[in-house]
Amino acid sequence: MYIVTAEEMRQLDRYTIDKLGIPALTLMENAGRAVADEVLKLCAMESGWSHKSFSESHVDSAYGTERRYIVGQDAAKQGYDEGPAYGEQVAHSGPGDTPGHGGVIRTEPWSHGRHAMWEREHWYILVGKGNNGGDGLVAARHLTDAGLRVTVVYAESPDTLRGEAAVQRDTIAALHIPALVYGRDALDLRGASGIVDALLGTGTQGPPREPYASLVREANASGVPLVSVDVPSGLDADTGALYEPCIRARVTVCLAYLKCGLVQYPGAGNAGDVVVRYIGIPPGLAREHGVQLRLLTRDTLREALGVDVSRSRVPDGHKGTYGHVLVAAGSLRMSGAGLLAARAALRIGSGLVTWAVPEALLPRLIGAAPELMLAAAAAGGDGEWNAGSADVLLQLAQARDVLAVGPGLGRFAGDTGWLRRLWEEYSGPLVLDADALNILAAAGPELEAWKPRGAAVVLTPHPGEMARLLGISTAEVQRERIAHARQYARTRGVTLVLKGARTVIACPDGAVYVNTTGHAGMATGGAGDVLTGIIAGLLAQGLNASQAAAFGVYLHGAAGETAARHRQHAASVIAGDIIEAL
Ligand SMILES: NC(=O)C1=CN([C@@H]2O[C@H](COP(=O)(O)OP(=O)(O)OC[C@H]3O[C@@H](n4cnc5c(N)ncnc54)[C@H](O)[C@@H]3O)[C@@H](O)[C@H]2O)[C@H](O)CC1
Ligand SMILES: [K+]
Repeated sequence: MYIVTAEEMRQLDRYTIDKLGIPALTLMENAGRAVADEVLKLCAMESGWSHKSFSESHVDSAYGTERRYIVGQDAAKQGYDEGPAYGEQVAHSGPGDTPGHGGVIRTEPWSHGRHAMWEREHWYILVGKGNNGGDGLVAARHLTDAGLRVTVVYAESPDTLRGEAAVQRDTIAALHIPALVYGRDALDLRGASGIVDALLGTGTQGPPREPYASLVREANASGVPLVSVDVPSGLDADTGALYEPCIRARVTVCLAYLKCGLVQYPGAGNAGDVVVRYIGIPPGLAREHGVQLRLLTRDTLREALGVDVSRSRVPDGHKGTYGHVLVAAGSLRMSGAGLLAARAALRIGSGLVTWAVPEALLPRLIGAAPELMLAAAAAGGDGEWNAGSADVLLQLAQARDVLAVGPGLGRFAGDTGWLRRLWEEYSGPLVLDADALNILAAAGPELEAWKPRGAAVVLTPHPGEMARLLGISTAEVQRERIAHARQYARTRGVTLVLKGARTVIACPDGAVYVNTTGHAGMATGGAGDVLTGIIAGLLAQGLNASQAAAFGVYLHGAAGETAARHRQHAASVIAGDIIEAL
């Protein structure tokens, strides 16, 4: 599923209208109809009438606090059941239930007049003066037709509406759908059953100005469910930053393609459940226009990245078939970090894993994980890494398929030159995490002189490490995670995994993926070390860097979800649980 910026959406919109000849009014009609549809689903769910058509396609929520469903063009493949449960099955057209004799006649809310259930609902539709407002007016019409009580609230004088939105305004008037103007007429949103937020969409520039700001505050204070059209009003659709104020939606009905701001925090937190609805813009258009940002789903893994998500193994495979990982990680006080990375590399299916540690630690680690091979790498008695270990590591690495460096490594004299040798002299794929990233950051401009690598590099920074790599603050990284990750991966020719809620995977060719698996319970010591081991293990099994990074992040999050179910609470998940759940 593609994710677009406001500008990309405008281009695709314009192309659809100007080049494909699909009228803007048609798109607006489909958009408003989709919004009305989702409002009815929400009403049905809130009243407990039927859950059948409201199955959550993406994740189940047993493990945590976040309930979300993201559906769209690949919804059917994700098992989303778009049944007619909030309509009615009225009759059989054939003689009884006998198979092969006629079929069932089903209706939807719009085809059988007013339904008692909907008449109890009173929804307010908050309408801005742009096309987002136009979508809201179409929804107002369809909800009226379905039998709901609807009141349109114009943020500004209806005379300010233009183009297709003005057409909708006139239709609303012709149908005598009740409408009032904010600031002119009395309004109390607290009595509503729900509110549609069609104030500001992708045309938003900066924080909501008056009267929009006051309306947003009143809607948030009303305590009733809010359904946002396209994006919550007050959200930066490109970055996910929240302006003051910003709508806190229960559901966001996102039109045509996912918007960047809905998949990154803090925006994702205000969007509620996000439903992506088709409005007539061809799904393939984003790819044809060079959009390179996607949501990381099983379909994306299979179709965009060519990953065998079943992780099938050849029947006559042997341990050599599945690769040999060398993990250089762990020191006296942080040996656990190395153990977690090495065990994760095994659990993800590597044929063999060798864990290289400072020599003094080795006797104490014998038997810690009998499946691992141990190697002494840094001579000297203190259990710390030293620059002299590069020769031994390079020798060990020669016979291994991938080298993962960093978890629990610590810093030591000469570490920049040490990492540079691994970077330049090891010819296989390299995964750098934790202190290895801090060494890179400390190298600064000197990095430019390092020989370009023939084989892949995967970097897995958390936002603090990313900030050090870029020489900016963590807050700045978080404000534009996608842009920073993409820029770094492109200019440095590496695959970059920017960790944190909704991890971003950026590839050297500009492709970027946003993960949705995982939960806040995975913010626990060692979880990152596990990810390093997973990605290294997948590289050893022959996946390329983009595949290993994306699939690794996806599986890591999914395993975290499984672990939370086993523990019965997300907060109790520890890193070792994630390994066991793989
Ligand atoms: N995806 C599609 O192809 C379709 C999208 N539709 C909907 O159209 C909006 C985008 O519409 P647009 O008219 O470009 O912008 P907005 O409705 O978001 O409103 C902009 C409107 O508001 C003023 N404004 C901008 N920023 C502010 C602010 N901070 N405070 C107050 N006022 C502001 C600005 O001057 C404009 O007049 C998209 O989101 C979809 O909902 C189509 O309907 C169907 C096709
Ligand atoms: K909106």
